[in-house]
Amino acid sequence: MKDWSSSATDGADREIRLAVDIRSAGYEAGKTVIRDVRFAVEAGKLVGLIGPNGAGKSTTIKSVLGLLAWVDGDIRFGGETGRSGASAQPGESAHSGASGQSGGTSRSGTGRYAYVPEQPVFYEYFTLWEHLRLAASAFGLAEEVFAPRAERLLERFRLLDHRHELPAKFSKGMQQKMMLAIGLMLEPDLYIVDEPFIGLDPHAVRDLLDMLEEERRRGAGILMSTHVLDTAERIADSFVLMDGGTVVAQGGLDEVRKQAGLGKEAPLFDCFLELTKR
Ligand SMILES: Nc1ncnc2c1ncn2[C@@H]1O[C@H](COP(=O)(O)OP(=O)(O)OP(=O)(O)O)[C@@H](O)[C@H]1O
Repeated sequence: MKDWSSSATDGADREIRLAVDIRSAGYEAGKTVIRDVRFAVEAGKLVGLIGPNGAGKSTTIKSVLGLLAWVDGDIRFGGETGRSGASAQPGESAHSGASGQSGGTSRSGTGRYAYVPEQPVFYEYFTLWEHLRLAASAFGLAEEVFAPRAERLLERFRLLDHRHELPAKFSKGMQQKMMLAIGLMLEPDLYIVDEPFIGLDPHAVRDLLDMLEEERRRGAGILMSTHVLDTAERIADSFVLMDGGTVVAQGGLDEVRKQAGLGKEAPLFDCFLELTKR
């Protein structure tokens, strides 16, 4: 596997929060859905995972999370906090370490990650606060750490007054903000975030972008799958553009422009269209 520690493009020697080297993966034995997907997420950097519907983004994320039965590849989580695996999604927490997946997968490393799924998932009879407390306890956060962090996040997401209510009665956007608050509360080494912008109002988008920026400054790496290309263009340090189950372009915006054969002013949107032409 490539030595990811030397992959910083600006000359800085950054720590790697996630190194992905998937040779092939799929939902059934012998049926490859994605192949040759290789990228790294460095500390403090945001990587945008983009591509048309059906390109293989979710399949890549599932491979990283250890949720796919057939993966041939290596996934490495890097970080300093010494324990890995967590999910903002109840009942689906992933763990690292050598896995029993078929096809020669290895998942290793000591970094902690939080996965924020696109679709809010919650327990019907738990309040918002109980969800936060449950995630904090699964992650080993002490009450004195968890409570002020959770309050601060709920305040920023304008959910504090709803903390003792059931998320089942929330709007879709409020449920989504709950999932984001859970992930952010954990302060992991790496965030894996699936399409966070759809459904959030402009205030919530602004709040989320500010909070992600703070997390990057703290040193967290972020892998974000999204179709909102204008936002991705503004916030991502680099892109992995997938189509037809594999990577068709990757790197910073200038590199993606070059790979698309477009000029240095071309928006990501145009690069996307050019590189994923049917
Ligand atoms: N549970 C599944 N079982 C079998 N095949 C699946 C399953 N989920 C997705 N696929 C197939 O895997 C391929 C890649 O789908 P994937 O969900 O990874 O795309 P995506 O890039 O996340 O798309 P979108 O932007 O629409 O979310 C598609 O051909 C899809 O039909």
